[in-house]
Amino acid sequence: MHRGGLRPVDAGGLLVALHLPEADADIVAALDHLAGGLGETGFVTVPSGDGEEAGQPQEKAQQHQPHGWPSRLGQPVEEGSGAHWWRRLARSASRCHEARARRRCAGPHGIRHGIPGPQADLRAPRTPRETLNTTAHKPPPGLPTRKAARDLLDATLEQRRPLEEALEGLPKRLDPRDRAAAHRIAAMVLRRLGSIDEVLSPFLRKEPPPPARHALRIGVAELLMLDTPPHAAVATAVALAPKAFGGLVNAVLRKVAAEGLAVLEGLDAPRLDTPQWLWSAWHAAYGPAVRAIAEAHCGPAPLDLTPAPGATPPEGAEVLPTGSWRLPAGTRVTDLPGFAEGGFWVQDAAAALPAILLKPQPGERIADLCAAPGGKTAQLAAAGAQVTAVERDAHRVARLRENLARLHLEVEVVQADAAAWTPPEPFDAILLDAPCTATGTIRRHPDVAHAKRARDVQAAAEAQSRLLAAAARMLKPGGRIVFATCSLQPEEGEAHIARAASLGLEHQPFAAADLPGLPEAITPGGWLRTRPDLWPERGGMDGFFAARFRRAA
Ligand SMILES: C[S@@+](CC[C@H](N)C(=O)[O-])C[C@H]1O[C@@H](n2cnc3c(N)ncnc32)[C@H](O)[C@@H]1O
Repeated sequence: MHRGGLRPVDAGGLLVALHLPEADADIVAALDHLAGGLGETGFVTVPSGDGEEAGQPQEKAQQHQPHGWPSRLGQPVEEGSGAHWWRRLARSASRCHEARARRRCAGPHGIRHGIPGPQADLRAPRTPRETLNTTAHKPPPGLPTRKAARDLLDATLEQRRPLEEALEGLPKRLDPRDRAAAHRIAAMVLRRLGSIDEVLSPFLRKEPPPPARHALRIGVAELLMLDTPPHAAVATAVALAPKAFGGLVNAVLRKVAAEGLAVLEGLDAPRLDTPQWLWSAWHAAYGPAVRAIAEAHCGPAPLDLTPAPGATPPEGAEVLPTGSWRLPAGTRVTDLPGFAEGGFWVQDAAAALPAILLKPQPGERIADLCAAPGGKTAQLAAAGAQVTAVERDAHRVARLRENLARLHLEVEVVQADAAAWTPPEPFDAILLDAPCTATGTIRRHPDVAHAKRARDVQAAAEAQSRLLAAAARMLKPGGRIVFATCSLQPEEGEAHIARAASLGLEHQPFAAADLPGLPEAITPGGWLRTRPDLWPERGGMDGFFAARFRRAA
């Protein structure tokens, strides 16, 4: 019997099996942790007195040994052939276990089979000495990217902050490529969260704390969805996890690497990746099309641009029938020729439609209420209208001004609450792109699916009603309003049509001819309704609602 109550079954070469006299899960967890820190040291733990596993270490170890590792189980422990370091392992495990017990640290998380740690590249190990030399804890390459991705998940899922805001909060020193890669990883986790957690669930007996859960999620996304080489995905996830959970993450992800794809392929991904309340609401509103909507959220959205008048599309851009330019997902807008000169701006193809439907005329006085970052303001100004852009948020006002400056557009910008602001004189027309739950933008902002709750819809609808009432007061008699939201929830769209009459607004239905590039988006009732499953062969579009009203004379 050795210190820590651990008895070696085999310590020859590099594969170590420890036969525990009792099924002490804390020791198992401590060993898992230790193996994470030991780099290329692999081990298998087999508790005795634990049902079928007792007395069958060799069979169990073979079942769980990392691919390509020779099994040395059953051979006698030989001094000088690696025995010294299993003793070290046992002593450290024991110390670790005692310290954990004293501190009452997070307990075990059920995984009993350790595999190579953060420095492992999954090659067969070399000599024992060489193995020990790899314990210098050199962080694996790519760790800053994964740390940033984990911070993004923490911000969005734990603190419920918008992903865009969390991206802005990443350290300024982070390389732009690392930032983009972190964004891509976090967005994939958010997009496929339900599926990822389902893949993980058979391998977890207890809920790990959020930092370990996020490391696992990142690992699964990289292994199964982002084509990261398995050794890099596992090593970085292990290094990312809190130390006490390195072994757990290591073991689980090795399982996922071996079996996860088959599990993933058997899942109903659209259903799992859509929060239940959204699925039910969309099913009530759109019937069986809910599945196509959810499927459209599974992948990243293309980059859509709205051109300045007379601009030429960049190479590789598809010119959409509504006039937007479309480039593949992942295209960096700042790399495109013409960006700095103001030849175009980023705007989803659907987001460009409300301003088109307002039909701005040169010289008309038009208010753009709730204006930042300014996509619709730019459309109105580029059409020659005299635009007043109203935005409440100071930070977003700054962004609006920056964008307008790059596009060389003259606009009056007012920082104010549009629900309370009174213009010096009434407007000819108003575009009200009201704040909403943004459930139409989930393919671009996958955090929205997790940040919003059913109760947010009603609150957003009430705020929209107040803004619509205020907008009606800002109009000349006979003036027109286009009211829009980027929500798929009917409470934030269609429901406003019935209420508008009480505000002195007449609904003026659109005709299909008002939108020759996308007539199918004009409903029989005469309002605009786009959904992510529209234009599937082209890459879809955001979900938008828009309706036109006229102020009674
Ligand atoms: C959907 S975004 C607008 C997008 C913008 N129209 C565009 O096309 O780029 C909503 C904007 O409304 C602003 N906002 C929210 N409530 C507001 C209010 N009461 N008055 C003015 N702006 C408001 C938000 O800060 C946000 O910038």
